[in-house]
Amino acid sequence: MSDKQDDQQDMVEISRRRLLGTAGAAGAAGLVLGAAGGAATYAAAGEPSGGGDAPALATVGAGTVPFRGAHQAGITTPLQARGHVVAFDLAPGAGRKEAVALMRRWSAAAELLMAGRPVGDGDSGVARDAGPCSLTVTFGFGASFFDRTGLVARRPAQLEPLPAFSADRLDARRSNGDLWVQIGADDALVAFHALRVIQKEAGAAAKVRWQMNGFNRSPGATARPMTARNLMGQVDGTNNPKPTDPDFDRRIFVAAGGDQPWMTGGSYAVVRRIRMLLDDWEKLPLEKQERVIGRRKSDGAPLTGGTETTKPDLDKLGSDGKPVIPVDAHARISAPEQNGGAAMLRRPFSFHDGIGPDGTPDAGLLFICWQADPLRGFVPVQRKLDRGDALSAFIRHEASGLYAVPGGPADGEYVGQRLLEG
Ligand SMILES: C=CC1=C(C)c2cc3[nH]c(cc4nc(cc5[nH]c(cc1n2)c(C)c5CCC(=O)O)C(CCC(=O)O)=C4C)c(C)c3C=C
Ligand SMILES: [Fe+2]
Repeated sequence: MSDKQDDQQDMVEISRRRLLGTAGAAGAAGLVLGAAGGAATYAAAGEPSGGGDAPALATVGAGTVPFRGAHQAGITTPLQARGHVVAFDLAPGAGRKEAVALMRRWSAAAELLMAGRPVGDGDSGVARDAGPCSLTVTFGFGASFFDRTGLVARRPAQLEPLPAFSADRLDARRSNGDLWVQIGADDALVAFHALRVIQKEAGAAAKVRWQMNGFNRSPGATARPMTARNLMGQVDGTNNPKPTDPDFDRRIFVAAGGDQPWMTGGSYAVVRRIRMLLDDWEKLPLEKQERVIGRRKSDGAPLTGGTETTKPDLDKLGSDGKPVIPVDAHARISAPEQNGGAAMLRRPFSFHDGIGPDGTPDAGLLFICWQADPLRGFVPVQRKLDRGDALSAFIRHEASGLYAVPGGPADGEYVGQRLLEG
């Protein structure tokens, strides 16, 4: 290793230990604040590591998320600038033995990658010179995995297929899959490198079924920590459950004592590729756009007034006698109080896959949400949205997946070991 590489490795290690200390004190979940949390991590990781001010790019590079813990990384981790999601199907003839070896290989690779280290002698070097950049690699199992591995008795009831919704326009080839991997990082090369490693490590055991790419705002892009915006220009993520909420863990993570003990500390990910009909949306005057959501576009404040964090007054009537937040406003219909308390942690990436022959962008939201039980999270809310959401005219659900994401690995464990060997 050159002196420069040594110095960089030292910087990464020091920042990593400092960040782990912070995470340990606050609890891993304490790091999540949507985009605002991204900036918090940025600042925490950016403390001078060798004295003096570290350059901005090095601070992004130094952000590290622990691989091991009660929960997998990439759930309560602040939104990252770049994301890849990829589903695999086990190869014909591959079963539980091959799945065990695969999860061992993937876990070992993910731990190295997330620490900013190369994987094996043949590492391509794509991420060389960069730090870990808050890389996370998160693994999940689809319902079909349990058939393929003879583990049907351990398939959680929560993996029952999602109901069909009237507005679904789903492409089966880009939906579901035996295994699902979510990769996020604050650098595109680091994220791509991780995706290549995961694909290569799959070897002959599993083949890519579908793969999607996404992005969010880069850490440090705003003058102060702010909630992210989506490709419609809305502030998106405001009313996410907060790790400081007393019922956060209960809503997002599977509690101990359930009928599938291997899922303790795990969560269920619902993934939807939602195309935005941006040409139609952008023609809509601002005032109408705001009524579709029920919040101001400029700062995300509810139409009933205040700031972004003010609670919407769903009962308030305007001078015309009608609710100020319309009855079909997206934020009204999706609110927990309108859905028997159903809540989820939304942690999306935007996507843009080019411009079609008709000139319309193939762009939208890789909507990823996390919950302890989809029947008390995504399903009731989407049922309600499906019936009367003003946003429906401007979006199209094109692909769907539901995955059981086990808890984080303890020391010496690989992800999913309690399922595969328990
Ligand atoms: C079934 C769940 C949901 C889907 C699908 C969904 C799609 C979707 N949402 C936006 C934009 C916004 N959503 C907002 C709030 C919001 N959305 C959901 C659920 C789904 N959204 C929930 C549970 C909430 C929170 C409701 C509340 O508690 O008030 C907002 C408002 C700001 C915020 O709180 O985040 C926006 C904006 C898009 C563009 C979209 C599909 C492309
Ligand atoms: Fe929403």
